[in-house]
This record gives sequence, C-alpha cells and structure tokens, in this order.
Amino acid sequence: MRSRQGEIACRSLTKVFGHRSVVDDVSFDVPAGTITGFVGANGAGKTTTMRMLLGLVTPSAGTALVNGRRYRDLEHPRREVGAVVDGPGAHPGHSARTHLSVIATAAGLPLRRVDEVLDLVELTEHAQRRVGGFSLGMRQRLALAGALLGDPGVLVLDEPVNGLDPPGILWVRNLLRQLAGEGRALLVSSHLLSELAEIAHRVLIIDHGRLVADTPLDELLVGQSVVELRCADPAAMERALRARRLRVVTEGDTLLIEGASARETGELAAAVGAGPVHWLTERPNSFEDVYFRLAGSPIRQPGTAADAEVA
Ligand SMILES: Nc1ncnc2c1ncn2[C@@H]1O[C@H](COP(=O)(O)OP(=O)(O)OP(=O)(O)O)[C@@H](O)[C@H]1O
Repeated sequence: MRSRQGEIACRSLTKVFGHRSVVDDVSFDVPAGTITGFVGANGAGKTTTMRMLLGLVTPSAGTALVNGRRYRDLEHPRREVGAVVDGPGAHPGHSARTHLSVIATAAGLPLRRVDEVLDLVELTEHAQRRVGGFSLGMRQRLALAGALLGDPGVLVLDEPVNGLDPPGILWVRNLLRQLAGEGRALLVSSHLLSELAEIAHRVLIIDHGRLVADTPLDELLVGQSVVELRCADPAAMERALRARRLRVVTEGDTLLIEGASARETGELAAAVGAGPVHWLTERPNSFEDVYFRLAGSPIRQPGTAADAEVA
C-alpha cells in the first residue's frame, strides 16, 4: 500500500501586503503522524500562511514546503496535500457525488475514490442531494471529502470546526485523530486554542504575523496559575506587582496576576496598603490565559459569554 506519510516545513516564511508584513519570518515543521494546531486571533496570518503552503499566495520571502517541495513543484498535488481553506467551493446545484467526481476527474484520480471518501465522511446517504441544501456540518464534511480524494499524506485545514455543533466538532476531531494515526501530517487552524486542545500534539500561536509559540500542547499549561484580586486600591497594587516584575493584567475592577500565589498576593496587598481585599482567588491557567500571556492581546469568541472574560 502507498505510504500516507507526509510532512510540512516552513522556513522564514514572510508575506508582505503593501507595506505590512501579515506573515513575518515564520518557521515551523509538521512531522508525519502529528496534528499541529495553528492558533491566532482573526487577521493574525493563519490563512495567509496556509495559502502560501498551497501555492495560492506567493511568499515575499522564505519557503513553504510540502514533502520537501513547493506546492507548484509537486507532480500530483492532490495526492500529496489536501486542503480545506474556503469551504467545499461546490456549485449549489451539484450533488455531493457530482462535485467530488468533477474534482477527481480534473485531478486524474480514480472515480472509486469518490465513494470511498463519501463513506469516510459519512455522506453516502446524501450523495445524490444538491449541495445547496446542505447544512453547515454537511458542507464541512464535503470539504473534508474533497481534501481526502487524493489520499494525501498532508492535510491543511483552515478552521474545520468553525460553526459546527458539539456532535459535529466531536466527529471532526475523531476523524482528524484517525487521519494522523495513519501517518499523515495535519496543520489545523482555529481562532480558539481550546478548540484544538483535545487533538493537537503541538501548538503554534501566531500574533500579528509572528510566531509567538511553537510548543507541545502539554507544556503550554504546565505550572501556571492565575490569581484574581479585587481590592480598594488596584492602582497601588498594580504598581507594587509590576515593581516585583510580576505579570498583571487589569480586567474591569479585577487584577489577573501570574507568578504569585493567592497568599503572597494577599500579603502584598496588605503590605502596600492596597486593601481591604474584596476578592482573592487562585485558579489554574486556562488556554485563553496562555494565549493572552504569549500573544499579549485577548482572543475572543464573538457573541459568547467568553466575550466578557480574558478570553
Ligand atoms: N490579498 C490581500 N491583500 C491585502 N491584505 C490581505 C490579503 N489577504 C489577507 N490580508 C490581510 O492579512 C492579514 C492576515 O489575514 P489572514 O486571513 O491570514 O488572517 P487569519 O489569521 O487567517 O484570520 P481569520 O481568522 O480572520 O481568517 C489580515 O489583516 C488581512 O486583512
């Protein structure tokens, strides 16, 4: 059987639009058999990086390689890299089977793959339905089916769980785990670190075009906690914390502090006369805290309760 292994390598990848570097000197690897989560706020540069890997955007500098070659130098691109970057891109009047058959024919892939991928994404019973009537979840499955037609060793997936309901998210996660388990290299983007927490082996965090973290997932959260403090004189407390080189962020009337325990924080508030203390608690670091620390700006999910938090 043909090997499904693949790998991605980006070196000093840079894209300048006008005078602005939207991807700035980005280097990373996605080895075979692993899922790398690619996280960043809207506009951070995820899609542009992925589009450079797929030959859709020309890098201003640096290289984006799939299996050691630039996309345009791949002999059979669909057999080497599958992508979901802009949804399935299907004609709404076409059935799912027709849509996939058109892609397979254009790419010189055997038509038997159409039924195989329909089965893989569990769309067989909807194969004859018009894509225009598909739900968002079905569209995402169809887009994944298109990416998998060539049985590629590399997958580049831009926000594959965006807008899906919880069962849909679970389904995609399981499929992605399975695909990585077969030796494929997966680069999967999201604007929420927590969405990738369940599946990624490694996490890249991009902020304003620059990579601010490239870390195994389990190392991101180790040994960090956050102390929340509300007190009578937060300005005095903030000065005292900064003088001790502790990281502090103000959120409304609450100070979020890293690097000190609740007890140390309470004692410091008393010592510098910032009290009385109204609220003092210590909690484990969340993915959002980690993102905040590394990227220096909040990442928020619009329209949710998380909007009100350091998200
Ligand atoms: N063709 C283009 N011309 C000019 N600017 C562009 C172009 N494509 C993207 N940009 C800009 O580059 C920046 C990065 O965009 P990109 O789509 O890569 O970010 P992203 O991290 O994928 O964000 P999102 O989650 O919103 O898709 C944005 O400010 C965007 O407006």
